Amino acid sequence: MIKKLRLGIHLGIHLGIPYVVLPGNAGRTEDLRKAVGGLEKNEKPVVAVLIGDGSGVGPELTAKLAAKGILNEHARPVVMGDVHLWKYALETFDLNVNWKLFDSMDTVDWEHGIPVIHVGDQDPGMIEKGKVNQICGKACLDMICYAVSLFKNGKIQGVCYAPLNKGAMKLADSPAASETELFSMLLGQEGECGEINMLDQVWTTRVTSHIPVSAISSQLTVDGIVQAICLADKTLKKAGYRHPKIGVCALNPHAGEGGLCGDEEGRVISPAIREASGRGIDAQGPFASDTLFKQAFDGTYNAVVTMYHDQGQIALKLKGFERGITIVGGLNMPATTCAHGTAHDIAWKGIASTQSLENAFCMVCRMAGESI
Ligand SMILES: NC(=O)C1=CN([C@@H]2O[C@H](COP(=O)(O)OP(=O)(O)OC[C@H]3O[C@@H](n4cnc5c(N)ncnc54)[C@H](O)[C@@H]3O)[C@@H](O)[C@H]2O)C=CC1
Ligand SMILES: NCC(=O)COP(=O)(O)O
Repeated sequence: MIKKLRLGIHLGIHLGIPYVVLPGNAGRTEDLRKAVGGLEKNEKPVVAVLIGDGSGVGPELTAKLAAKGILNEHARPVVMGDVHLWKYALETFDLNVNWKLFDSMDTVDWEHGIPVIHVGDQDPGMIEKGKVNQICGKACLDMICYAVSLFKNGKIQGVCYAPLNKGAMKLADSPAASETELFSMLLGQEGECGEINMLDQVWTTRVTSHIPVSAISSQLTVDGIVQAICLADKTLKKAGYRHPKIGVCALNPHAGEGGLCGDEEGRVISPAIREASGRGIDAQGPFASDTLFKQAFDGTYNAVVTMYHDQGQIALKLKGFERGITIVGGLNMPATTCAHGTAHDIAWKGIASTQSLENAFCMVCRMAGESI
């Protein structure tokens, strides 16, 4: 509680509001970095950093954040991934990082640099860079399972993962459509859970996520929409917003124009908004999604509930591709990642931006620090 208060005071002074964790431009890199700064070494959360799918940009980004000192600055980080791939990334990009290999979390210390634990085989000589492949998919599943088991045993307080590839994890027989569902499944989580995408001060939750566009309409239900609204409300309240304002997207052009182009607004979206309002949530809509994001970025709404993946991601990625953060929302385990994916077209070329993963890392440190 004292530590929680300390962090709260730190943020409160910075943002001018007592014990408010994430208002204003909280998703901006400089604000995130300030917010997680100032803790003594032994107060920093222990955060697992998964190097991600080795065919993509994950190992490069993780190694570069370590070399820039970002990982140590905000947490007691433990890098998890294939140790040969980790070394290969450091050598390939000529990075100077103090690190030490440990067998398990039980022996880890931070006296000799960043601890690294070998998890998930991705031998650089075996994997095909820039290609979806099963070896990397299997390694990512192993990293996720290991990190979740550590969290359940109280050894870590949060997880930040470099990009994973859902296609590769499927090739490796993942039991879930995406890592979001996998985390939830492994944690035995109940209640609303789903991907939250965040850029600057705007948060989004989704009613549907990784499904074919042709299936969206049939999967929109009053319950599903209410859950996405509740997840937005709960997450923002947890983050310190006392009265989050939530805008809900329509599905159809011009919000259906009174049934002229689509009936989902009247049939499921409006009833869900009424249901959420009845529960005391400040949810409004359905609004045409081509203008709702403009209002959210202007400050009218703190969160936007989208009906499907691209409805939100196109807006956020266009506005700030390099800065976006993804939070695995609704879990009892703080978990974040960058907004972008494995970027196979630029993998191992040394040109990937580290910004989004840095933001995601700062965010998880902040979330994990609060839970200590
Ligand atoms: N954090 C995560 O684990 C995420 C994983 N994914 C997964 O990644 C895979 C590929 O996803 P895509 O949608 O094709 O998109 P992508 O984000 O991997 O790539 C889209 C475009 O953005 C560029 N790009 C991506 N990251 C960049 C960076 N750091 N710096 C500069 N340019 C960058 C790429 O070069 C490419 O042209 C999929 O399997 C997807 O499921 C997608 C988003 C997030
Ligand atoms: N769990 C992260 C994730 O799935 C990222 O992909 P996207 O849904 O943001 O494309």
